[in-house]
Amino acid sequence: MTDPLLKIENVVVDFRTIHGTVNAVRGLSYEVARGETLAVVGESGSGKSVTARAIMSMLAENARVGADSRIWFDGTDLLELSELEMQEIRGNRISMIFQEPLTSLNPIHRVGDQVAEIIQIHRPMPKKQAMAEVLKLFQEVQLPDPEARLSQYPHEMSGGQRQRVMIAMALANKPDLLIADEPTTALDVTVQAEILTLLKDLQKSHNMAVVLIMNSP
Ligand SMILES: Nc1ncnc2c1ncn2[C@@H]1O[C@H](COP(=O)(O)OP(=O)(O)OP(=O)(O)O)[C@@H](O)[C@H]1O
Repeated sequence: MTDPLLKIENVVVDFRTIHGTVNAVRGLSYEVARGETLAVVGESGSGKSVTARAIMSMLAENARVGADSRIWFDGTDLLELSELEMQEIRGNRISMIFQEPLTSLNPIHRVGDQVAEIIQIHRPMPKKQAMAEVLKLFQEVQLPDPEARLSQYPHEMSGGQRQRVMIAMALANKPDLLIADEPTTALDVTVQAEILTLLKDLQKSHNMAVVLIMNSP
């Protein structure tokens, strides 16, 4: 058996609030191998998103991760890394997409520029070259009329199209792991099915591991 790409062990996350301590995650463990999908299904409030944010080291200031918790990614415990070291991994080797793409996209910048910027942060290159990569990504995520989309703003697109832009952004640096946190919750049912099919196809073509977080009905 090959080693898992991601293995979380005994993840505990508490939040300190003015009303006391909130025990959001209590000893969660799971693992996912390269190229595999793991579906994490649970009720609203059960700690699915908090766990994903713990993996990405994107927890709120008032969060505390348990001293015995471990988040192994490709053999490294991410909880041991500095913020600078995490920046090398976040958006590069591990990407995340969220349920509401509108809140993740900057409303005042063209979507093409936003995806190009993500590429350039991790792989410095001229803007023109980055935009050519963005166009390829927009084609890959099957955005209709991809060339014209480059210069559009988020509000000029439908919810499903915006989620495709977020997926393009997440794929931009060819991550080993994609965490999709309820990626279809904010979308119409038919669009939900299209996005899930797209994620499945991309997972195969990129040989990515995917953690798919879904709410249980
Ligand atoms: N910054 C915070 N301060 C205090 N409590 C928080 C904070 N962030 C999250 N929580 C709490 O942690 C718990 C788990 O939240 P989380 O968002 O992970 O649930 P979830 O399973 O992803 O739910 P949903 O499916 O509704 O997104 C909730 O009770 C939430 O209120």
